[in-house]
Amino acid sequence: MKLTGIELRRVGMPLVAPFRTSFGVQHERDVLLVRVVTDQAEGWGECVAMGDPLYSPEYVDAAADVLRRFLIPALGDADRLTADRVGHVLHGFKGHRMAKCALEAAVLDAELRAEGRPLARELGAVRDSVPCGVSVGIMDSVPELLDAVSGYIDAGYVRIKLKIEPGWDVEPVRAVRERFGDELLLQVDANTAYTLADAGQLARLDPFDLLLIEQPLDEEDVLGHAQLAKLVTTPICLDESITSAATAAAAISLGACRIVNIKPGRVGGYLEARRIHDVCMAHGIAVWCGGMLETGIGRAANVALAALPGFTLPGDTSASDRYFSTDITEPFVLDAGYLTVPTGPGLGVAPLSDQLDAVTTSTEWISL
Ligand SMILES: O=C(O)CCC(=O)N[C@@H](C(=O)O)c1ccccc1
Repeated sequence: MKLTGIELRRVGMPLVAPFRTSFGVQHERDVLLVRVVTDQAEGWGECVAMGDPLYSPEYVDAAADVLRRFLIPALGDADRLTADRVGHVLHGFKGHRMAKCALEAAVLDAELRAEGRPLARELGAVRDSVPCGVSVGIMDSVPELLDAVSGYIDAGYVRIKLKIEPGWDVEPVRAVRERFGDELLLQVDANTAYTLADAGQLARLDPFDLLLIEQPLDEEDVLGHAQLAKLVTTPICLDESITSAATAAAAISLGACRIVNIKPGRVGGYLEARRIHDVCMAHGIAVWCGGMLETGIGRAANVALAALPGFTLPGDTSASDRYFSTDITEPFVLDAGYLTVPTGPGLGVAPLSDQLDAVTTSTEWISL
């Protein structure tokens, strides 16, 4: 397969409602899409970097820059490029995992489309559909939260994730438990908002039988999570801390987590995501697929990944309408709490040109 050129396309996708986390409020997604054109097919990848470096050091303008100046030229210089070599070719460039993921995913999509192979099969999927959880932001009041959770349960979501932060943790969790009962699969996500000094407050969540507490401490505080794990009974899940199979193995060995949220963009691509899945399975650590408010392009790839055997917990693989009134692909629609794994070649979906053009804010063609 010979690369002939790559398109960097920015799209502006308004959210159906503001999405508040411990690090800020999202009103829209400024998404960078990568389209790889080869002599045999073309492929798409989605960069999940946010507009600001608040979730991770990456942000979308930096991703576009590093792709344009470093990552894409490096691919252009490579001989006989295949998707499984992209990570190796880009390894010399430090960080920028979300940018690398988008590029590798687009090459992988093109390669699989040319060969007529679905991404799910390439990754080792064992399921035809995946159970879907939903992430619920921080709200202005508990009644507003309960209304939102009620709507998602009515929509069929099989698991509820509540964003928490100091001052919005025990009360909303208690209210959701009391309203919706003990059977509801419920977890929380702090996005690094606490410190080890908050262990007593976090331990007050233990009576609510949560599936997990996600990333309570700073992403670099792996030892702190290992100490916290001795002070609370709710399983610790890591997100921001896990950037590779190596860091996953280290965190597990240190006892810093019992569950891992796998996000391909955070770890540099779907092939590294599969390696993390394999490491976690070997250690008996459950994994689930996180989300970054992806369009149908990233969503399709995440649903394929979530179908691997070690993904034993519902992920943040929500329907398209959780975030967008109109997606740029055929929408992902929940069916009894599940999303169907795409079966077409590559991603199995592609942008719908009218929808894509309607939200495109810029395009840039880079010849190779
Ligand atoms: O369903 C989704 O796609 C979003 C799931 C979610 O809560 N993502 C969180 C997270 O920290 O995992 C996030 C939101 C916005 C930006 C970065 C991360």
